[in-house]
Amino acid sequence: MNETLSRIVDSGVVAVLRGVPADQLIGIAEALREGGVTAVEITADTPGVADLIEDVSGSFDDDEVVIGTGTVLDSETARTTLMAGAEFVVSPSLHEDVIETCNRYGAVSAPGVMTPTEAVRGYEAGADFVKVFPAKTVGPAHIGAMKGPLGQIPMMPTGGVGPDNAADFVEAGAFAVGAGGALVDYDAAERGEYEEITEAAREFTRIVEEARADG
Ligand SMILES: O=C(O)C(=O)C[C@H](O)[C@H](O)COP(=O)(O)O
Repeated sequence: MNETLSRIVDSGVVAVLRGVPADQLIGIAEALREGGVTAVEITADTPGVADLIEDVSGSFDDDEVVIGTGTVLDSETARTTLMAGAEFVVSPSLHEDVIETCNRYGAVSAPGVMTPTEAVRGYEAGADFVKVFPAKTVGPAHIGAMKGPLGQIPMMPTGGVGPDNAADFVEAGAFAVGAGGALVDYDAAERGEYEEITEAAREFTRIVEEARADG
């Protein structure tokens, strides 16, 4: 398995940082790592995303945290952020040019999909896994039903995933989950209470690990 993908598997949870303030980024990434979340995605709509990725990549050893770009809608954004140090690229939608660009530079790519047809199309185009988005509206049963005929395609539900439903998604066949709002409390970071983020990360990874052991 590709090393970046195996590190995402190890983390079990990909933290989605949307609009993270530059002065909180390293503290949040460190707090997440402390709690066992070692895969972090900074969304491309975050101001200065390439600089943030460069900053966070330079602040950790290669094996400590794996950094990706989220909400990538075009190959230009994929390339720019890969050059800044991103190791994986996630989209809310399916863009074959983004997958092609990632493969050109040896990076992991994950298109957003909702249907079996989109999942197969993304995988055939060379994606490493698919992000089932938005996950909450379809729920864990949708992942289970898709994994029936498409067991070979690794699926990561994202969008509305929290401690209340993460175990159900993993038991339905998800290899990892993505989470933003339910995992990263920017207000806590603003108050300097980074241990709250570590606690949330610890709880999330515990839930995923237990669900894997049960599944
Ligand atoms: O556009 C993307 O690449 C995304 O990742 C979409 C959402 O920001 C995530 O799905 C996080 O959603 P919440 O966990 O519900 O906060």
